[in-house]
Amino acid sequence: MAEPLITLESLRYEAGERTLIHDVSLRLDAGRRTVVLGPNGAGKSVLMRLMHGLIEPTAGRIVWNGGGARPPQAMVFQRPVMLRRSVLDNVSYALYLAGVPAAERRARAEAVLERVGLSPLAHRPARVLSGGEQQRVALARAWALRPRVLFLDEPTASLDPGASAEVERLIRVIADDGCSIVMVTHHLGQARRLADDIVFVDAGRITEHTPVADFFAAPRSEQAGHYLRGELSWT
Ligand SMILES: Nc1ncnc2c1ncn2[C@@H]1O[C@H](COP(=O)(O)OP(=O)(O)OP(=O)(O)O)[C@@H](O)[C@H]1O
Repeated sequence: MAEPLITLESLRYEAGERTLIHDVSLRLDAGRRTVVLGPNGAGKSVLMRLMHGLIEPTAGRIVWNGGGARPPQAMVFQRPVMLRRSVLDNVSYALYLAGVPAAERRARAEAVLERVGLSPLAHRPARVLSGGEQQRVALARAWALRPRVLFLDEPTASLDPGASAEVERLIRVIADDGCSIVMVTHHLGQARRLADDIVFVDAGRITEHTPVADFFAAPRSEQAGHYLRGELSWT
């Protein structure tokens, strides 16, 4: 039996006069890689920020693990924010913020950089790295927190194909370590390669939640069909 990771119950989010998320219900199971697709402005980022707890829903609720505590989690954005410090210090600082004792931080930061192949860059200033390298540092920094779920908001949107492939490889390593993944992307090839399930968002509503092969063979919702055919759903 699949274990529930997160359950959204009639989740609504309003900003001023606008309802950005309309009473959305969804259950994601633990250990899955879920890719969130949908047109620009559909509400994908808002949905991710609600799930990660960065913003509070106007109505409805989020249930973790079928009714337990919010598990350790992290989020990585399109453009990583690097501190003006070395790569190693960037990771160590995240551990400091997470309350990891000083004696453990360095070894844990070094170990995670080793696992993602970034040890040679450990003492370089993070801000001078390429965009792709910085994104890998951002993923390592998130993974160092030992999250049970990692939220990724268009993590390869500003990267070239080679750097994107590296980031995808890393996401797979993190997922294989037992971390659930929830990722927004506009790259359909990437969605096909990485996802177990697709959640499709349109105009603040989830129109379907479908296993990846079924989604690409024949999406269930009209909106997703339009999107896959490259039509704009709002024209
Ligand atoms: N705090 C806010 N206040 C008002 N409107 C907001 C706020 N945050 C987002 N929006 C609006 O909500 C809608 C959904 O935004 P969101 O960033 O979630 O879209 P998205 O699906 O991630 O789009 P994209 O693919 O372009 O990144 C947009 O119209 C956006 O302008």
